[in-house]
Amino acid sequence: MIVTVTYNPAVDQTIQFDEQMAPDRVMRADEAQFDAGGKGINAAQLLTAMDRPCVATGLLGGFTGSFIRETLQGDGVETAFVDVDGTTRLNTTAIAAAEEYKLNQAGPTVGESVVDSLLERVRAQSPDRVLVGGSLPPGLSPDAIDRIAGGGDWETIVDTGGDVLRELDAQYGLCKPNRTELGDATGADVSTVEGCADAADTFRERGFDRVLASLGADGAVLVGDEGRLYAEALDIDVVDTVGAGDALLSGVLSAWEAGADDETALRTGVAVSSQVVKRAGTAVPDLNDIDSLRDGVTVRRL
Ligand SMILES: Nc1ncnc2c1ncn2[C@@H]1O[C@H](COP(=O)(O)OP(=O)(O)OP(=O)(O)O)[C@@H](O)[C@H]1O
Ligand SMILES: O=P(O)(O)OC[C@@]1(O)O[C@H](CO)[C@@H](O)[C@@H]1O
Repeated sequence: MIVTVTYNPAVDQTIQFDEQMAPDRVMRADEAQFDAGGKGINAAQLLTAMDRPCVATGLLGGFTGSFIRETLQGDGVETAFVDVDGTTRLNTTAIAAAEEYKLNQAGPTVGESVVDSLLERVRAQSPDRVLVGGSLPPGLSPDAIDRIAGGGDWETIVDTGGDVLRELDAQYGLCKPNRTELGDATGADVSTVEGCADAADTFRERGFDRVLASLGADGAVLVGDEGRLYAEALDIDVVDTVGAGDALLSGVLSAWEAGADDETALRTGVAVSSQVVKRAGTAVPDLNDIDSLRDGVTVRRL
């Protein structure tokens, strides 16, 4: 089973406008929605919807924290969160005339003792895999993720970016950078798919058994002991891409949990992510067609 750790959850507010953003005037939204978010939480929702045993953990506080807890419980997601004093952040995606603006808060400041409390929650579940997803709130350093990775005999998967990804120091089963994060972390030229696979290969030497690089509309690359695989994205009408990376990763993990090889896992990831980008926000989309979508994903070896 999988435990997800979200150190910095968020209520995702998605607002849609049918005109371009403009300064110095009131913009009135046509549609608005709130979802329980944060990368590990999104993954837990998707894994639960795909019938994979999963428990969502992380840090929650304030009215936004209560919203997330209630939403997950309503969706049948098992939870084991640690309460914090501050208020969980509210992140906003504004979709205006086909442009996407992502506005993420820093999150509440927390003390390092939360890592011990979280490790306790994780150990209590005896998971096979632990996914640590998203940014760190103020007060925590990359050591908070390394400590989860070194805290038990589970395989740790990490989905974080920026300096945090560069500074991780433990042994990981997988990391999932997007193209920008992969380029920033390696300094490599990631303008081509081959360049991304080369960068993923070098990144593996830093302690990651596999690297899953998400390339937006260009698809995804998975590099590991089974080889260098590239999957094209499906041709779909995109509404917003928030949570696309979490969906790709959830599809891959879901397939691995069912015993699939890397190629099938990559196909599944692309299929799940294509369903998520077709709709606004980060709520779980319709996953009934995943098997047929997966069969339509083109994969080649690089
Ligand atoms: N425009 C698109 N068309 C088709 N598929 C897409 C598109 N954008 C994203 N995807 C799918 O979603 C996957 C993940 O996308 P992306 O690389 O944008 O993730 P990300 O940057 O990690 O996203 P986030 O951080 O918001 O979760 C891609 O590998 C692809 O399968
Ligand atoms: O600020 P972070 O932690 O990097 O990303 C947080 C976030 O943007 O990622 C998810 C989509 O992947 C959203 O649910 C959430 O708001």
